[in-house]
Amino acid sequence: MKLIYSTFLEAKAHIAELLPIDYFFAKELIDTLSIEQDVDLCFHLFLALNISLRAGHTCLPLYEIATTKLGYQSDDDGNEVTSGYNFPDLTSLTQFVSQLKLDSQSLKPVVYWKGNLYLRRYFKFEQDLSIIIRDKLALKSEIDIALTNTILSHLFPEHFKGLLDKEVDWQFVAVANALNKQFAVIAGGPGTGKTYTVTKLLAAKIMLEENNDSSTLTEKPFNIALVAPTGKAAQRLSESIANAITGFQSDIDSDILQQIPTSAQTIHRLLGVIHNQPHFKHNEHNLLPYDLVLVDEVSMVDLPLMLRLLKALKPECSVVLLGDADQLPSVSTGSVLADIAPKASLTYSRENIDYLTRATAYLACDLSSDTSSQHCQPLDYLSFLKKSRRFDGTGGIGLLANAVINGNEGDSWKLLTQENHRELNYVDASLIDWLIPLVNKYYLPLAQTTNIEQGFELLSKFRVLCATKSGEIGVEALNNLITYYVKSSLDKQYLPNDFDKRFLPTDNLPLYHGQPIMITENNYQLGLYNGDIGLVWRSENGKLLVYFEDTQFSTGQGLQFRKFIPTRLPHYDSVYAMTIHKTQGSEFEHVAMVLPTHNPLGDANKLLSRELLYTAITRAKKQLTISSDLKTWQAGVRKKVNRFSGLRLN
Ligand SMILES: Nc1ncnc2c1ncn2[C@@H]1O[C@H](COP(=O)(O)OP(=O)(O)OP(=O)(O)O)[C@@H](O)[C@H]1O
Repeated sequence: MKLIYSTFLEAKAHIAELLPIDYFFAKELIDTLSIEQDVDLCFHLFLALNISLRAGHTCLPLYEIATTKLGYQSDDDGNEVTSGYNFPDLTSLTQFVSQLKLDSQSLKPVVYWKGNLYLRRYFKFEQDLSIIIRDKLALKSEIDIALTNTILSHLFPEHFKGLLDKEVDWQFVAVANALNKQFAVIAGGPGTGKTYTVTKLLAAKIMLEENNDSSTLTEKPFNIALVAPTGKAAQRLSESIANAITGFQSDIDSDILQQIPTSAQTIHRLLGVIHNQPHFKHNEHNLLPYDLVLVDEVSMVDLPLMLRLLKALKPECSVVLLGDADQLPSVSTGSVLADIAPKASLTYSRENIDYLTRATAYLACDLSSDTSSQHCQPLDYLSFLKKSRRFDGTGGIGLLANAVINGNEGDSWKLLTQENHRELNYVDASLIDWLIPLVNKYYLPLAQTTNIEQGFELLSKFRVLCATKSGEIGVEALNNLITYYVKSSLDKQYLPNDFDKRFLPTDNLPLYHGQPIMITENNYQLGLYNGDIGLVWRSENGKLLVYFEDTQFSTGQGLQFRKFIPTRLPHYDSVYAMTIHKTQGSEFEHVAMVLPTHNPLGDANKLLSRELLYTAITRAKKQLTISSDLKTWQAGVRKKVNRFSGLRLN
């Protein structure tokens, strides 16, 4: 077998953005599969497959590459930089791949299935996950409608007193819909009441269980676990559930509310990380003891982790997933939430509609009003919440988020730059001119308080968000700039108005009281993980320590902290600015999003997408400041993240 390229460098000269891993992966597969014919086509197919996996897709659909030029690149004047490789049309590609006999039974390292090319490992992840979910969906317990009505009337009394709004209350429907299922997804944008709704669902499940004879006999408590993909998201889930419980105290029996846990943990912690091992303590051979597991911020959960979690649960354990499918998909492989909660598909089976009409007393026509999607397969486990309880529909943040996620370049730009929405602030000035006043307002006071609880409260008020880590408008540069400015201000050193220390490393600057830092690598011994945020704080004996909120023990007992000597910490950086990816699962009162200047070939610009902008916009609760030029904004809103996957549950 002879390859078209004899070295990686030769391949790279033809295929833009090729990495050594793509080249050696494809070469290895050609050898393993003993490909003798059409070696060039096969080699480029495997290159494309690895490039696709690197981008977070779980597979490579052949229709995506048919008649395209893999790795072609031209410069600004249209001159060819790399010639690329021409893939044939779909029919020829399909014929070629079919004769390789890569079917799922063949045990070859590559699988061809329903038009998609997979690495066997990812094919298996998708298949195993869909089998577990389908098994849960098939476990339908015969539900007692009279009991369901009693429970729902307790939780939603207004709907049973003839005060029914004309409009369907989708929170009510979501609770009813998840109540008779072992697997449910409640999807919705920020502030649509997902946590509020799921707290009622947990109460309903507990009430249902208490009325179940067999459980009363054994008096076994209904064991619920609350999890989220990151420590911050787990902390927010704990707080939101605790708030919801407080709000329900006059409506729901206290013995029911007491059974709802208020302390969430990360999925990793639930599964039990084993130091230096890729496996978790809990798996299919050592199942977790829960009756219900609630997972929040599911858009951030990658395919392998979701599978590991579901594999570690008892077959009869209920799973409820919450999330916003419009947000960025996981940083790793897959887009589980977007795959199983496609917006276009809100239709229910006749059987489910029948159940819902009996459970809620709504009319079937109200529950299946989404006639535009009649051609879609029903997804009974799915509920969508659309009405934002946080943004009233007239506030700038909600309007902008909607315009962006719907791809309205013009409307969103107009909203931002021309209409005077009190929550939105478009800045056209130089970075220093608009950023430093915000640093003075939000970050300097951090160094002026001595109360650590107040310190963390101040820190949650504001964050600068960037698209990338590196570059002129990247996290590293802005963190350096702000760190130098804050340190100089605290030391009362004069800085000229046009100072710009963006590219000076801050490693040599001593730490100072009130400096926020983020851990950038996992340290299992210390229990500190990539993304954990701490505050450098002067302790009572005058020494600088770094404080982290203890999310495990904070709820209900006031904030608790873990303290570390700075020299013991794993690698960390300042965290005045963060990438948008890293802020998923967090919210701030005021967010300043700084986008890079327009450059179609720049790394930062390539990362931009409407999901990235939407995620950044929806991190802001009250105020949003945006610095961007028109072309960058338009390019971002135009581009939609499309993760290829074969995960379908209908
Ligand atoms: N039906 C309702 N009636 C009154 N208040 C509600 C209702 N639904 C939600 N809320 C309130 O709206 C706010 C947002 O709700 P919640 O936190 O449940 O939304 P969410 O979708 O989980 O938000 P996010 O995930 O973006 O934090 C909360 O203060 C909650 O108490």
